[in-house]
Amino acid sequence: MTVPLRAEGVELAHGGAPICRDVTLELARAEVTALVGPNGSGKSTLLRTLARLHRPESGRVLLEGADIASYSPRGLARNLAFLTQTPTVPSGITVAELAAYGRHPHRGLLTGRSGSKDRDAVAWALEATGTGPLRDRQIDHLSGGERQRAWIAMALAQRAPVLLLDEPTTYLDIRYQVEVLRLVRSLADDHGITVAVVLHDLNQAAAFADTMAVLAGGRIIADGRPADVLTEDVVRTAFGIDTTVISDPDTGLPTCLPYRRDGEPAPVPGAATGAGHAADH
Ligand SMILES: Nc1ncnc2c1ncn2[C@@H]1O[C@H](COP(=O)(O)OP(=O)(O)OP(=O)(O)O)[C@@H](O)[C@H]1O
Repeated sequence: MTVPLRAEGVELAHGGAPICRDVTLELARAEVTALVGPNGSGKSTLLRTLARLHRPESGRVLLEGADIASYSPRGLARNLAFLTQTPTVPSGITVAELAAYGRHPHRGLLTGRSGSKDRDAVAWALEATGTGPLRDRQIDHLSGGERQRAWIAMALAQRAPVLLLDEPTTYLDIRYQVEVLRLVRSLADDHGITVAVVLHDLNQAAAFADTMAVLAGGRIIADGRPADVLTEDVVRTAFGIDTTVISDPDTGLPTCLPYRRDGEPAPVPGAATGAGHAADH
């Protein structure tokens, strides 16, 4: 079966300065792939490369098996939607109007008019993102979480089977982060969309993604199911800190415990902490 999106031996640079090399990454169909890694490791550049917004030095990106360079702009937009990290908020436009922007690649070349397919796609995008009740609200009057969902509605209205999201949870409080991540999960589970998402929170990535890819030191150092990827070794190699990674007893998902004031890894909850411990009871 063809992989929806695949970077193959990609080498990335900005202005001649190398960022990463020999990156091979596959997005599995109707799954969520989280791209994580330290600041400046190249996550956004890689995501932009997958969206054909950055040209690799070498290697190639295949969209449904065809070189992404061979797609027309409209053909690309019908197959792949990309939401940048901090989209600029156009002043005065409503949620429904923003979502309708996502229909541009589908409009008639000559008339540019919207038809019933466009209206259906916008209605579906509002429904899928839970932004229907907000449809007539102005974007710049929304909360961060509502606004992020409205942007995702715009990307969804494009009706592209592949969606790339660059840090969609940035600046959101924990409730809205969870709201957006649940939405991302449902896009894959309920709508069959293939999603790649850049995230900073390793535990959120492990909880919501099917696959985690860790970009660090100019290459992908780990790529696979969260339980295999989110390990103390990988976190140490990628971020240079010692942590404790435990397995959630209910879900089996890994959780990284990074915080301790003295710099020591956090103790495993419930585990004996030393010889003197038992004598305390
Ligand atoms: N337009 C640009 N011109 C020159 N250098 C750039 C440009 N964009 C990014 N870089 C550099 O490329 C490297 C990778 O940047 P990128 O934004 O891809 O990393 P990132 O992993 O997404 O970072 P962060 O987690 O901080 O968002 C960084 O060193 C950055 O300074």
